[in-house]
Amino acid sequence: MASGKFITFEGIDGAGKSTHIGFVAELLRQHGLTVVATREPGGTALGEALREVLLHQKMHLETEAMLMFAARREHLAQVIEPALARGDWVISDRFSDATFAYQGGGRQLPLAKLEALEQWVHPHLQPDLTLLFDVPLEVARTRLDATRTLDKFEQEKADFFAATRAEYLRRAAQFPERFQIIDATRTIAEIQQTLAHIIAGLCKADA
Ligand SMILES: Nc1ncnc2c1ncn2[C@@H]1O[C@H](COP(=O)(O)OP(=O)(O)OP(=O)(O)O)[C@@H](O)[C@H]1O
Ligand SMILES: Cc1cn([C@H]2C[C@H](O)[C@@H](COP(=O)(O)O)O2)c(=O)[nH]c1=O
Repeated sequence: MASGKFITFEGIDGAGKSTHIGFVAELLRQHGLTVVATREPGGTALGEALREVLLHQKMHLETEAMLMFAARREHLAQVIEPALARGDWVISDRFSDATFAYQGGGRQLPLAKLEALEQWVHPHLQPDLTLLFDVPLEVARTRLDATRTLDKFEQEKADFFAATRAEYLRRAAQFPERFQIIDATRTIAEIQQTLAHIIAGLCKADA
């Protein structure tokens, strides 16, 4: 049986990535694929408990980075790896690129420490496709302010998000074989057209 593919959605808070998870899941199902849609931090009972803590409690930066990877270890063991082994496709709202962007870029934790954790937690697995929803900070901020009570990360200042976005873009340049940058300033319909094109290409390459 062919093993499934692993697609991740990334971007600064408010870029609009979560809006498109259901759309991409449905596109994949239309191609006859079984899809597991999940998120980080989260995706398991333990991961969701860690998410509550991570999104609402202050903590040492290294504690934050290690808890992100601890939640990820459980997520991989319980959800992602079994699904891929069954031949299902996994789409995750964030994965390790978020730790590099937020804890590495935004909070300036040395990237070598994150690379060590990544080597420990998933030495042999990387996403097949990472969709990076990219928008200027002001656009993301306006979208967030319009809709919700802000969590610990969403309350960070512009400098934090500028550094987070810059690290995402740096990683996209470093790993061009798996990153696709989506101009997320466009309308939802325009973005969905682009996503449909990318997913059709991926399914065709897999056939
Ligand atoms: N292309 C778009 N144009 C206008 N508004 C959008 C667009 N995409 C998403 N939105 C709106 O912006 C808000 C944030 O979107 P969404 O929750 O998808 O962002 P996100 O990147 O997943 O944020 P977070 O990571 O903080 O959850 C929502 O109210 C959503 O309806
Ligand atoms: C996986 C991961 C996430 N974060 C941050 C990024 C967001 O602010 C929240 C998750 O909330 P979302 O609305 O579901 O996007 O957590 C992080 O800092 N580091 C990570 O590794």
